[in-house]
Amino acid sequence: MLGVGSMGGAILSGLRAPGVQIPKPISVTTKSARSAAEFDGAADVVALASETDPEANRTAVKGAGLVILAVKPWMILDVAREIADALEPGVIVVSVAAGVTCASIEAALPAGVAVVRAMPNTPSLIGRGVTGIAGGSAASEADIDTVKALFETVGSAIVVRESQINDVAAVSGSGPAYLFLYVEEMIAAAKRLGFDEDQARLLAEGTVTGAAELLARSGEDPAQLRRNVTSPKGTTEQAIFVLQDANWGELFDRALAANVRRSEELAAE
Ligand SMILES: NC(=O)C1=CN([C@@H]2O[C@H](COP(=O)(O)OP(=O)(O)OC[C@H]3O[C@@H](n4cnc5c(N)ncnc54)[C@H](OP(=O)(O)O)[C@@H]3O)[C@@H](O)[C@H]2O)C=CC1
Ligand SMILES: O=C(O)[C@@H]1CCC=N1
Repeated sequence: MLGVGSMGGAILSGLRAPGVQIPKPISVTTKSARSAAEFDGAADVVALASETDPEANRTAVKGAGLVILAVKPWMILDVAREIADALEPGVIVVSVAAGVTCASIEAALPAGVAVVRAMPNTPSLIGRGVTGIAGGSAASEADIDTVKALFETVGSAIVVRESQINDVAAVSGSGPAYLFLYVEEMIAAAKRLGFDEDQARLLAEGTVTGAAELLARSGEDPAQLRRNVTSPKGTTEQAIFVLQDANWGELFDRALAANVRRSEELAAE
């Protein structure tokens, strides 16, 4: 895996979990020696830093049947060009970068290399990721199945058309940030009601994690779970009226559209 920051690191942690069957050690690269040093002493990871070892990325892909590119979108093509002639025959190159298309990655690699885009999210860290997967022109069904199976080791995965990957990014790739923002705002509002920081965090975080777990475990429709809390003529109903007044549907449409627009800009940068 080339790049093990927030996203690559989350995937890597999921892949290192006990019981996950993939070939070890996993070769990873970072930019800085400091980031690579975080893996010092790990038996299942070999980490190289590109700033101290200019061959790091090329060394990491030697012998690899699958390479995950998890650097920032604006670096993906440079890294792809850098590793192009060090890739093994039959390798699958997976990019998790927002925006950057399979076609542009294919153009940076030798002809015929299978490129697959994956749009994961950070709960992959705890085996609860959600990933959308789309193959490029040289990726076979078997290649896509291989990538899907890999991401299923760290959560759930669906195969989509590449034209839908930016939408996946807008919904689930970035989705954890929307929920964390909600928790931040709920904590701030609880503090304005007079709770101290610890109390506000316990109330807001406990509610969100408990409600998320209830949603996951009950298998109930979220609207039904909401109705279960919302007694007719009760207190929740009053808060829901205020929230619905803010037109969340339109707000989400605008937020997701802005997200997709940024993916399209990244593709062009
Ligand atoms: N964060 C998220 O929730 C999601 C991110 N993505 C995508 O994942 C990709 C990575 O994003 P994110 O993890 O947030 O970014 P980070 O900045 O957290 O991580 C980037 C990683 O790339 C490393 N790096 C930088 N330059 C090089 C290089 N030349 N060679 C090898 N490694 C290098 C960095 O090393 P160092 O630590 O030394 O700087 C770091 O490990 C992006 O393309 C993004 O679009 C997709 C879905 C969700
Ligand atoms: O913010 C970003 O660009 C990345 C892509 C999806 C989530 N994080």
